[in-house]
Amino acid sequence: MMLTDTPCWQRLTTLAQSAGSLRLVDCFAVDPDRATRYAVEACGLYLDYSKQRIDAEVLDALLALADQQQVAARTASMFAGERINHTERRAVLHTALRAPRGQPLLVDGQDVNADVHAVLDRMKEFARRLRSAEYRGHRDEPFTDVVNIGIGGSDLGPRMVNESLIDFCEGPRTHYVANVDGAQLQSVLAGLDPARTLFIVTSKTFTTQETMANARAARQWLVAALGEAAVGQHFIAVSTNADEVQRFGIDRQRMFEFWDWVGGRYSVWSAVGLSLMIALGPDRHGQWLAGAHAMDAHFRSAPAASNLPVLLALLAVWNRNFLGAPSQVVAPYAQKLERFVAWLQQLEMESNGKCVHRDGRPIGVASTPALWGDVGTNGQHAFFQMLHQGSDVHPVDFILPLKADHPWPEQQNMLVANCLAQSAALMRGKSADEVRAELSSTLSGAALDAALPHRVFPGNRPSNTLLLPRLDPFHLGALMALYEHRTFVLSVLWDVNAFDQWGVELGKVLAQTVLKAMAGQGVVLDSSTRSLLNKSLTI
Ligand SMILES: O=P(O)(O)OC[C@H]1O[C@](O)(CO)[C@@H](O)[C@@H]1O
Repeated sequence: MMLTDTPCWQRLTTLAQSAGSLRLVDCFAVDPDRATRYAVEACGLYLDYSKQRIDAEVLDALLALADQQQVAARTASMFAGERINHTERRAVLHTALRAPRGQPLLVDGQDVNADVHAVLDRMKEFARRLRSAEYRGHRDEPFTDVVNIGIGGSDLGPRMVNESLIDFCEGPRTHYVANVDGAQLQSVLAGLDPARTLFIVTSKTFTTQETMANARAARQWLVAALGEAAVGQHFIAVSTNADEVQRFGIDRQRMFEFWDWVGGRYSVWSAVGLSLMIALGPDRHGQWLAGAHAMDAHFRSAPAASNLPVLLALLAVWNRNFLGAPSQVVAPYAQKLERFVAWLQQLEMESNGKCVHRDGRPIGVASTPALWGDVGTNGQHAFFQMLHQGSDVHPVDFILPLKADHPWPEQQNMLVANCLAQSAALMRGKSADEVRAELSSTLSGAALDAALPHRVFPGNRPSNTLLLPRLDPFHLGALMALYEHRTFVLSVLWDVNAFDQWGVELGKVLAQTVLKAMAGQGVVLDSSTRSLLNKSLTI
């Protein structure tokens, strides 16, 4: 049966027809408890979803959709280590990476929990030795700088967490190089002393073109300064592919492993987070894992109606599939969360940017929308104009840590006020009557009529607001796990496989073809690509 023909989808389609007339301001006027009725708290995170265009009937129908699509059963399958990534025949167990020691979980007869903690123990010991300068460089100097070389999930997660928790970091400085544009490696290396620099080459496959090219260039830079013998102490690998690591010239003993049941975009919790462990230290790294684990426990056990990830996913489907939202905006009101949206883009769009069901049939409804955004208040002075008065309605997730870690309470008050004001403005809008009353002292007649439409805000634009007590390791861990599970629930509601990414392969193959063409090998290219290549070769 097509998803659109299922009883719950049909019911929601009917409800959406009347949702057009639902005005949020009226909902608040008739229901003084709406703000608390549509709010839920878990792991210290408070979600207010009262500014979504829903009523009790819509919420019931959405919860019925979660039932129909078997969200609870599919969640249990994921946590149990079933091979739910069926196109790659893999289990999906990033949740096991943050489970406390002593909770055995067998996959193919192997206790995943024991494996995870064995690697965590090695990471802790290595971080301790590096931070205490017991582990030193080739010239017996302590390491002052750590460079993580990786891309996609091998970069976005650790970099984002590192920047978000910079106030909690101490010890060696950490740097991240992802782009194959050599300008990035160049600018990172420019400030570094080879004798005090450790490289962590992070790649699940250890075959990713960009990462390997950057790793080779970094190796040359190091060898030029310290000689070939220095590579052993100055290069560490994080990977699932021990053979390729060895082929690159990094001894297996200097490799931190993870497993094929960890997807790249979910891998920050594994040894991929080694740079974080070094920056944060094992204790704070442990608090961050604990925050994620707390959210895992909430997600597994809370009823759908009070389950944060389930609610976020249901609201996203309502906005996308029934109210026609073309995109999802995320606006963290915290400068340190500047990279949160980039991390979330890979998580959501690489996971759910699919157009076929798990069984290969076309899904026949819109799947994940473009997800974008920027930190507040910066976004207010850039793209918020469109959110308020543009022709499309883009739902917004506002994320606001309440306690500041800087000494300027006035600025924090302004940040909070702006965040709350934006969601209120999107909801309320500004009517023609209000604009008329405002302008009538300065304008009248035709001039007033001409000015009026430009100043009206349609309002009724939906948003969620997520409050965190503070941007600290525990709450960041919980926030990230919340969005990971939101992504998973969305995949269950749309019945797509969130854990493969075949859509990235074709471009990788064609890049190799173009490289061959650049090297003068006879390969067939379409005429546009050929002529662009010819142009680029003349520079
Ligand atoms: O860790 P690897 O194997 O270098 O892959 C990096 C990234 O490339 C992708 O496979 C997409 O190209 C991502 O899923 C992954 O996070």
